[in-house]
Amino acid sequence: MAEAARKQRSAAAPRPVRCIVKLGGAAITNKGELESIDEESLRSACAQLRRAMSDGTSPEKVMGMDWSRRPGDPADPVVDAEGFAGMAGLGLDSNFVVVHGAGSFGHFQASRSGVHKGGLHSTLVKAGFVATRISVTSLNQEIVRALAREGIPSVGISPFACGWSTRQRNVESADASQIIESLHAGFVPVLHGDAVLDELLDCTILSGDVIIRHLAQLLSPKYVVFLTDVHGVYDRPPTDPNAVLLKEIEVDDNGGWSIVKPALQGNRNGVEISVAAHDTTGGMETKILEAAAIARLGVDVYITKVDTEHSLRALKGDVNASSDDWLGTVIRSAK
Ligand SMILES: Nc1ncnc2c1ncn2[C@@H]1O[C@H](COP(=O)(O)OP(=O)(O)OP(=O)(O)O)[C@@H](O)[C@H]1O
Ligand SMILES: C=C(C)CCOP(=O)(O)O
Repeated sequence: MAEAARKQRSAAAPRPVRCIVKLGGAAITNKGELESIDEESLRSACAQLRRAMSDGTSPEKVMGMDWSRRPGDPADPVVDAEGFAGMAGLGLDSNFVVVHGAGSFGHFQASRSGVHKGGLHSTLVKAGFVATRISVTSLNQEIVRALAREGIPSVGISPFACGWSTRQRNVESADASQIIESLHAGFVPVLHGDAVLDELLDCTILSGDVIIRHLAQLLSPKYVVFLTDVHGVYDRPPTDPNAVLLKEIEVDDNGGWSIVKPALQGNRNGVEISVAAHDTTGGMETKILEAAAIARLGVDVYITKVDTEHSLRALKGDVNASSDDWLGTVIRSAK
């Protein structure tokens, strides 16, 4: 592509993004088992994404786009090249951005070496940085392949490799031109939480939740979905049998928030949170803070459980927080 045309396209406002979705590490990996993918949840999330993207003209047959041989496959993959050639289009409104977390990939390497706290002069931190990136980029590859098997034209994009960096853990520089170019070209960018360089700390871990807030500011999606391993935000850790699911949270202009549904005894607004010891990015606490910042932009946020009817509704943007059969948390602006 000619350089001038490329620059012009980067500068032009992209087609409005429909949805930015986080495939939470807790949702698509087995968090207690090192580098283990929850294949069933990942397959379901990809199939639901395809259904949410379908524009009603999708062909019955999914044109798989993962043409690599998998370990243990007896033969080369069969590629239906003629089937592709005869297709008018994919039948998908693929104007989505996918960001995934690390789950049982990355967090272990990062917490073991302290990458999130910085200090690249230490050999352990340097080694941990490399190990963390190997781990999260290999997960990224598997997620891109799972989406490709569903016929979703996905491309992996690594924040570190695109030069994203932080200052005291806040995003400092984040070149989104590759993401915007990819969307223009009809691809679904698939980013991930990553180890990055930090101006003050040398290095740190950039959470997928923080990436999503940054992208929401830049791309103004219609809605944002966080898929995780619990139904949404509870008033206390969901392992507590008395935990209550908070179905609707309103955020005001100053970032203050109030629980709209259900009405809690004593008008309580606090949420108790527990975070796993090896989690380097703050777990549910970070998610709630980032979700509130996104809601302040006027973008509705849905947090719900992967592989449920509720996750499909969220991905389609078809959520009614006041309906009793919705299980999830809606975080929205009070305005
Ligand atoms: N008050 C709370 N409400 C909801 N979940 C909570 C709460 N406190 C703790 N949690 C825990 O938060 C976890 C989900 O947050 P987590 O950050 O692990 O999700 P994720 O985004 O799917 O994973 P990752 O950060 O690896 O990408 C759940 O497993 C849940 O047990
Ligand atoms: C490299 C790591 C550990 C990325 C963490 O991203 P998150 O799971 O979205 O918080």
